[in-house]
Amino acid sequence: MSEGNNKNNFDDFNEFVRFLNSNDPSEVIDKLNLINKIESGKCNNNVDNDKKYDNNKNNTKYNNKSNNNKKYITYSKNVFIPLCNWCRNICGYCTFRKENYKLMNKNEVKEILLKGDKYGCREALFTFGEKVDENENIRNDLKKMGYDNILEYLYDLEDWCLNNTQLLPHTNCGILDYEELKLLKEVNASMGLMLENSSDRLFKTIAHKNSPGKEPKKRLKMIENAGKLKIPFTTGILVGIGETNEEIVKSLYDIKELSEKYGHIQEAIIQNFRSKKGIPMENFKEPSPLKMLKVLIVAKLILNDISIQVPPNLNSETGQLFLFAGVDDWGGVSPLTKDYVNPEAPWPKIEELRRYTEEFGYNLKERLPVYEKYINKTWLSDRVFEKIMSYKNRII
Ligand SMILES: O=c1nc2n(C[C@H](O)[C@H](O)[C@H](O)CO)c3cc(O)ccc3cc-2c(=O)[nH]1
Ligand SMILES: C[C@H]1O[C@@H](n2cnc3c(N)ncnc32)[C@H](O)[C@@H]1O
Ligand code: MET
Ligand code: SF4
Repeated sequence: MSEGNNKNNFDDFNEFVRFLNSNDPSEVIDKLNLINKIESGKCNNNVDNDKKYDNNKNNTKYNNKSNNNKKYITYSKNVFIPLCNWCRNICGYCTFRKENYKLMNKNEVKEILLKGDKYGCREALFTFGEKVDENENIRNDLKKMGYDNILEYLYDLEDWCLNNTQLLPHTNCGILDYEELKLLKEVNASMGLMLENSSDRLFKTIAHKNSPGKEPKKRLKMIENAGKLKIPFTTGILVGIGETNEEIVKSLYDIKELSEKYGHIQEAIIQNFRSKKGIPMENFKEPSPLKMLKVLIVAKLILNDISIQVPPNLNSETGQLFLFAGVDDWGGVSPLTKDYVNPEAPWPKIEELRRYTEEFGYNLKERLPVYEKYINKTWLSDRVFEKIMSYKNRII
């Protein structure tokens, strides 16, 4: 690809597919060089960008931009609240979903939040099954607690979280409609939904054929609605679930298009499929390190200003090398709770992550679930904005 951006998207699209299909290592080196050039350019030019978004110049603790020329890799210190592990979908790769479900009660949730507060966590990650209240038993459980549906319950918990702790909610619970997103924006700093992949062909295969909520047009619609509502948003793709290279590139372009239209995509997670015993896809091969590196390179070049997140627990051997491809965020890392989606993959200790990052030559920096450039009243509800402004230790 040429640097001058004088090619149209169609040529770039084909070039990226060809790159992913090729097995010429010199092409990887060429693209890494290109990323390195672009990144060093950004380091010197980022002053104007910083000013553009900086509405509170003293509050620099959670700013993920560099103030010397050394690059920061960010992470968010969080707790994971798996509110309910039933789900209307049955994805071929998932072990989170259980037919014999568990719905967490208020005290269980509050206990984790309070503990997280003591540990200095700043993110409460509410990740759970999609439309769990389609299950009649769960609806009855909710009724007994005084709620008509799961989102009423979720809102109450997130409201409590904001009133009683220093944590900021981030919800990732599958498909929500416009009104539901609008309601949750009041009590969330950011929200998320993995696109997974935008291929209709893939939707009909083992990964998603029993998951109505993984229909690409529904996912794209929700991400678009979040954009209309100005909700800082996290999305991403799952790599290694039977998709073609063309479908990977197409999915990244779909994310780019929505990002360019609404400006709300703060980060894209490039998540590698992890095989587990007993799942329908147990015989699928996990993506190789080289495949991940190449997808990350392509993601970086397509998505340029969007942060690229790689979960360090799913890439404990290789994550450090992925920094070469322009990965700039480790995502949520918890000192307290496990990753309930990938419970066999422990979180690194923050000090380990720091050493890992510094050995590469970069600095590790904590961020909030919402990225610095969205911390203003255009993107946040008044109460979430005020909460962030009240953090005493934002000032260093
Ligand atoms: O611990 C996890 N955190 C996951 N997170 C949390 C994520 O790392 C952070 O919450 C965000 O970076 C916001 O700070 C997700 C968030 C989303 O919005 C969408 C998907 C994921 C996926 C995971 C996941 O599999 N495991
Ligand atoms: C929360 C996110 O976790 C991802 N997810 C679900 N199951 C797996 C797995 N086996 N390996 C990797 N990622 C997975 C999906 O992308 C989901 O959206
Ligand atoms: C627990 S998986 C993450 C949230 C939601 N069930 C989804 O897959 O989109
Ligand atoms: S990945 Fe999410 S949507 Fe799919 S079955 Fe698991 S919980 Fe449900």
